[in-house]
Amino acid sequence: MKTAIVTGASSGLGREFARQIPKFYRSLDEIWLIARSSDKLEQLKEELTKETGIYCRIYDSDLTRDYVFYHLQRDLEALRPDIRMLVNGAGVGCNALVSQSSPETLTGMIQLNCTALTHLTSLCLPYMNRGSRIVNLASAAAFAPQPGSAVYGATKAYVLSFSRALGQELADRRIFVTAVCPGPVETDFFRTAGEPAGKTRQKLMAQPGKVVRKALSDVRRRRSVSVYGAAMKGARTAAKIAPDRLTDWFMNKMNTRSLT
Ligand SMILES: NC(=O)C1=CN([C@@H]2O[C@H](COP(=O)(O)OP(=O)(O)OC[C@H]3O[C@@H](n4cnc5c(N)ncnc54)[C@H](OP(=O)(O)O)[C@@H]3O)[C@@H](O)[C@H]2O)C=CC1
Ligand SMILES: CC(=O)[C@H](N)C(=O)O
Repeated sequence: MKTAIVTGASSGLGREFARQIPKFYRSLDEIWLIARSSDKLEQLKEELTKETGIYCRIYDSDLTRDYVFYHLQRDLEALRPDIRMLVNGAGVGCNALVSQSSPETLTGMIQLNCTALTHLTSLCLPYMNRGSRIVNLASAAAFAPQPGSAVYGATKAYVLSFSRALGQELADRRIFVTAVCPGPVETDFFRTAGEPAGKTRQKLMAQPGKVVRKALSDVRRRRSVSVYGAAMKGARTAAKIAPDRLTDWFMNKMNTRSLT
């Protein structure tokens, strides 16, 4: 049973992946959709069933709780799917200074963006085969420290580093890993993160459909990192060559203006 698994499928980039994956894999049998909002997942299931005929299995669960992993493990053991693609799309941010954030908010971000992503990847690996893909939503925020959303930036640096290393570990099995690193994308992200995107981000804002199309094209090419747009490609290069002190100063100027 050829299967794709998508977390964060109720909204934004995750939902867009669920919509575009059937064009990438034309012979999929099932898509497993994971997020908390059951109503939005049901809507997506209806849409995908109508348009593609693919069976959608819904897990309306909080990935920061353990039970979803027991539930998934049970289904993986019982159904033994051939997981062709895992998209770790669920993630949250928090635009606030560390000193003004609660410990629960900060550790909750790590729990979802890093721990859950790692847990699900590890659970799925035994069911992945030659040619399977792992797609992890990192961010351009992974390229440099992010004063003003320090923990978010650090979680994304984790995702980028983890993805690149895992890609090397899995090369012999011909399983390919891509870290997707967009700049700002027009989704619910900024509303959930507690602050609207500022002027610079508004100017750079990309559409989720285009970001996912580019990501899937990079996945097809087995690229380890997918960066959407010239501005973010430039940002990546700049972060690699600029001295740390300059990068940190610049990121602080850009990110914390409205927070302090
Ligand atoms: N938008 C942007 O500018 C950028 C986003 N990204 C990354 O892309 C990923 C997707 O973000 P995006 O689509 O923009 O944001 P959205 O807010 O639109 O989507 C976030 C998704 O994560 C799910 N989610 C949140 N918390 C949990 C939880 N505890 N358990 C299960 N699912 C959860 C949400 O579903 P529900 O609420 O139903 O649980 C939703 O489906 C994130 O990892 C983000 O960091 C990277 C770069 C840029
Ligand atoms: C929300 C993001 O991850 C984005 N790269 C940004 O920093 O705006």
